[in-house]
Amino acid sequence: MTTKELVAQIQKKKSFLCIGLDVDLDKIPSHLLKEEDPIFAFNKAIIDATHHLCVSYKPNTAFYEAYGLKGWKSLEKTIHYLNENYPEIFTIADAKRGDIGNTSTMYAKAFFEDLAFDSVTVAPYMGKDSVEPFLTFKDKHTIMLALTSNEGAFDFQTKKIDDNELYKHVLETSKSWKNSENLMYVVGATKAEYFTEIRKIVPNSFLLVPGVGAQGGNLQDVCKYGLSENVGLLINSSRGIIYASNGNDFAEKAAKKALKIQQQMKNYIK
Ligand SMILES: O=C(O)c1cc(=O)[nH]c(=O)n1[C@@H]1O[C@H](COP(=O)(O)O)[C@@H](O)[C@H]1O
Repeated sequence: MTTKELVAQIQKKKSFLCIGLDVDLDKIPSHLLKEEDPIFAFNKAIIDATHHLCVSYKPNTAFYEAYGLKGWKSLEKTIHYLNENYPEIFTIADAKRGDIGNTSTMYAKAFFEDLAFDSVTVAPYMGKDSVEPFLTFKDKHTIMLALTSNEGAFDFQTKKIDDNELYKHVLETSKSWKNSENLMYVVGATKAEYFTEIRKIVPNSFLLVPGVGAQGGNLQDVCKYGLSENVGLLINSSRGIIYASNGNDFAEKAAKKALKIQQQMKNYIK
């Protein structure tokens, strides 16, 4: 998917919500456990109930890998279901990959070609040659960690090197990489006070912003400092939406939560 198509979808739906499909069998309604593929059954119901309120879904691969081959099958079924039924949706494989060049190419093939996701999350720690292989894929997007939502972000990311914080070096340096127009960045919603500085370095890039809901991040603050000319934000919530209820009404309750967020978002879209 092109960035232009993503922006058009945001304008049409008046939403920049990304719903995280982080499925935990201990948290889903017990009646689904009788299904042949409980994870897919859960995802399908959530997607069918919420697709008109969001522009993106982000399965975090850890929640699938934890169930072995069966979990990977559920991930495959989920992405195929999205691509076949809701092709306008921007799909994110939250896998946080990145390795030496030839290995990164294989990761990119796994998520962009085999599974046909629109984007994948990567870690920047191994530098340019670990990320550039992802950037060579046309109309695919690489979402690189910049300033993460967790407490550990202060261990390295905000530490200064040559007078500038490490996350600023990550943003600045990555702009010179080949095909850098295919980069987006992760910035945690819990770090709203940093958005002004981040926008000085990447004024128009899309930012994936997790941490609203369960981690306590605030939508208003993120929008106040993080919006760009093209909206430029994908705000993610996982547990705060998908586990709104663990009864028969789980999908309906998830849609209610998503609607509440979309109603706030629409005020920020011109
Ligand atoms: O890359 C991510 O999506 C990510 C980066 C980050 O800094 N913080 C963060 O929470 N995430 C992911 O975003 C999701 C947040 O989930 P909730 O806290 O349940 O909304 C999880 O899948 C996390 O792995």
